[in-house]
Amino acid sequence: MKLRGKVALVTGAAQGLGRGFTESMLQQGAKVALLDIKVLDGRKTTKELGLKYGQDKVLFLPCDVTDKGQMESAFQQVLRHFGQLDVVVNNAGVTEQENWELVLDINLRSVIQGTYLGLHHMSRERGGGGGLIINIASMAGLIAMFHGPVYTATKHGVVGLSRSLGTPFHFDRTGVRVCALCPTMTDTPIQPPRVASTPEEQVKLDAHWAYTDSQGGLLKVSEVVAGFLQLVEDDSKNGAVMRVTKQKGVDYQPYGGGGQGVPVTTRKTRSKL
Ligand SMILES: NC(=O)c1ccc[n+]([C@@H]2O[C@H](COP(=O)([O-])OP(=O)(O)OC[C@H]3O[C@@H](n4cnc5c(N)ncnc54)[C@H](O)[C@@H]3O)[C@@H](O)[C@H]2O)c1
Ligand SMILES: CCCCC[C@H](O)/C=C/C=C\C=C\C=C\[C@@H](O)[C@@H](O)CCCC(=O)O
Repeated sequence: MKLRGKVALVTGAAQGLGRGFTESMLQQGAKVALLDIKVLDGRKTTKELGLKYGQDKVLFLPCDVTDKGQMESAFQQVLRHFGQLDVVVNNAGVTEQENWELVLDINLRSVIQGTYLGLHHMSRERGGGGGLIINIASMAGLIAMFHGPVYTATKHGVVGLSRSLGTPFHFDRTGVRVCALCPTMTDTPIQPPRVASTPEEQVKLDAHWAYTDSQGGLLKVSEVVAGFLQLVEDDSKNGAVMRVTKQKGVDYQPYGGGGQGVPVTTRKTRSKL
């Protein structure tokens, strides 16, 4: 998909990878709606990006992705404000924590919600123009992150959702590509400190950092963003599961279909992608 003139919606866009994805699409000439639960940070990021790329290119919408009503309202506001929607990036996520139900709600249920809202508003069979949905999973969606069982479960779910909806059965009706992006540990605020306040916490942090260091350390946001843009621009990728790791850079999870997804469609379609 060429991004110039397109409209994207990014959840969790106030910081970290979401901010990186947002800025990369603005650089390519897209307009972007930034959704985040952090209102002050979201407004600050949106102001900064507006000064750099044009106030008319950005829109900040305070939104808790776990709130169905807020998500539905946000999608409708984006369509009212920009007049169209072409790309949805379900990025908002949290790491393992005591409240595992919240991890499940944010990392999986809300991604399913955002994916279905994207299909609802972009699908050709509903009069939309087709489009692209990129769900931000993790390498924890492909292997067992031992120190994050629920996080691992949610990210495996995001991969499965994206692969299922990224098949010709759906694309032939919707014209919407659906892919998953699986980075390994990346240098963003999601990363925990190296020093804990209790011995029990220190054990968990030591495990996390020992594992991270064993995998070559943290990726830069820019390394993940480079993979993201490649996935956006490659219209042949549907149901694809892109990996970004220190060891191998950007590649695709090999499945029966070659890991680069199945053929986008089984019939010729005029694509606006
Ligand atoms: N950083 C990594 O090591 C890494 C690696 C692989 C995948 N990921 C995934 O990338 C995505 C972004 O993570 P990040 O590293 O940029 O983290 P981050 O904490 O820097 O950013 C996450 C953003 O999501 C927002 N958010 C959290 N809960 C929300 C909610 N309920 N509603 C709306 N917004 C909400 C936060 O306010 C924040 O702005 C997550 O899905 C994460 O699981 C991160
Ligand atoms: C505080 C937690 C933040 C979570 C960050 C992230 O989402 C978690 C990632 C979990 C696991 C990462 C695994 C990385 C593996 C690669 O470095 C490499 O080992 C994979 C090789 C894949 C292959 O060759 O098949």
